[in-house]
Amino acid sequence: MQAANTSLASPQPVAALQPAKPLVWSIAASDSGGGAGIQADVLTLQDLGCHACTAITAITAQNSLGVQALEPVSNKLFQAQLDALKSDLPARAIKIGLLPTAEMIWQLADWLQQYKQQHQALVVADPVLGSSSGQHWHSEALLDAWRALLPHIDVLTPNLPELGLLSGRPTQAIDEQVALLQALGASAVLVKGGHISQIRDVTDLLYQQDKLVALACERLQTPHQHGTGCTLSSALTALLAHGYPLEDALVLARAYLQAALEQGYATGAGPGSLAHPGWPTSQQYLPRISGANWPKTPTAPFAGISEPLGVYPVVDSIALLQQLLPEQPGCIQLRLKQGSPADLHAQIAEAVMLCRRYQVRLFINDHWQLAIELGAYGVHLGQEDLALADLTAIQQAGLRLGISSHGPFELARALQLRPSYVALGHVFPTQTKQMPSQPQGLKRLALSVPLCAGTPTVAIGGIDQHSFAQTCASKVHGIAMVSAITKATQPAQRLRFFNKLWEQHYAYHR
Ligand SMILES: Cc1ncc(COP(=O)(O)OP(=O)(O)O)c(N)n1
Ligand SMILES: Cc1nc(C(=O)O)sc1CCOP(=O)(O)O
Repeated sequence: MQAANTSLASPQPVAALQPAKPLVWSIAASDSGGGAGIQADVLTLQDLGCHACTAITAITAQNSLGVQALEPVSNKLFQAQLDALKSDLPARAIKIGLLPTAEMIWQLADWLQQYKQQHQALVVADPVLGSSSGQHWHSEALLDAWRALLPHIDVLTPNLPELGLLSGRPTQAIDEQVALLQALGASAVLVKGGHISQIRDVTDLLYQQDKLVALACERLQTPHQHGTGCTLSSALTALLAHGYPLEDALVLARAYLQAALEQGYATGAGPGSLAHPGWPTSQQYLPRISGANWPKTPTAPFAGISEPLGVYPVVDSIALLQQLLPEQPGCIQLRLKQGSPADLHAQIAEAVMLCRRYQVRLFINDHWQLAIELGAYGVHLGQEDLALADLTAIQQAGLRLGISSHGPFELARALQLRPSYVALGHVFPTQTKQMPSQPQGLKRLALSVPLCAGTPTVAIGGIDQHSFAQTCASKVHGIAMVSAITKATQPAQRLRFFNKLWEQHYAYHR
């Protein structure tokens, strides 16, 4: 007999399709009040462009005033949810929240161990051991089970009380408690600072192996904070699922949380819920970052740049500078990677003299002392160069400062220093330099530009005649190029071509 409906008889092989959005699972409990748990996770994951799948661990009866009841789902139903997702909707990243029983945590540890052998998925776990309204649901058995889960977790996000419970040493220093969890197999640990209420800022501490960075945001005086931990951890999971490296994902997640808190709203008679404010686009929400080897911000901003930087050739010789200056680039950079002190002095002195003659703004890469001494227009420094430079001397000499960045974390750090411009790189793969990071692509470039509002931006890395127009469309203030100009058979002619393109596109995209 013939099948009546052929599409039903032979379904498409779904696994062969690439999902349009990253699939992210939330393994957490339902909050009937809609402010935390699975409900906060789904709203956050969707707000940040992911498809949210869920495995519900427990159902709570709660409202804005507190939790009235909590009942775990059966281990069988929990398993069935995980297996259903695994067979058809594999996760790019997984967020774990409230796990109500020790037995369920052991079950999840076994399940995750197998899952991670077959699939690449990052796991973020927010160890919910109590509610903001005062209830707690932890026992020694449950804490032991959480400790056994640690090796399967890529990022653990405890607040201070949760860290104390998990470490079992709440009176020890935070570093020591984190070390205890790392000895049990935890990888990255984000210790959230929200519970230290007497301090003006909320400072979160990210521990990765031997590296510690602190991210501080202003403490917002809002009662509407129900679901803060769930929102931060699910935002972090969403951004990891989009492929951002951990520090970048955290900076964006923290900015998301800050906006979510600022726009929080009342629901019932108790603390209200967080908003879901969309992709972070505003500099005001970015955290202030500190850590080893990071310079202090000079007391005043660096000198500003009024005219757009435009087409920005980066050259390594006076000969190229001489060829290009008659074409009047928006600015130019001399990037000398070798030479004796006398040689560098002579070349930079000549570059300053030539650029003055042609009235082109000259940036000097790395050699900031010579740039000050010889009166260049500005200096360009990479992030690792900043700790070695005297930023106050550059600022007080009136030189402009451009800083490299390669993602939201470096961008937030660079913006803290109030530079004259930030470089956003590398947009495309480049042959000119070995890059430790991945190319950002046009989409991330376009998402970074609004975060810099008020600070000019320069795109760099792999930009050529094929990608120039699309790069302009991201509304950057300048486009830096090395090989597309310097390796052209006629560099001056190629620059003339880019200058014309810039004029067309810059006028169009403003
Ligand atoms: C405009 C612009 N952007 C980025 C860089 C790279 O500078 P840096 O990170 O210091 O790396 P090196 O140039 O030293 O390899 C740049 N030079 N110009
Ligand atoms: C020097 C440099 N810095 C980069 C950064 O991303 O910081 S990319 C880069 C090389 C740019 O060369 P090209 O235009 O030939 O790709």
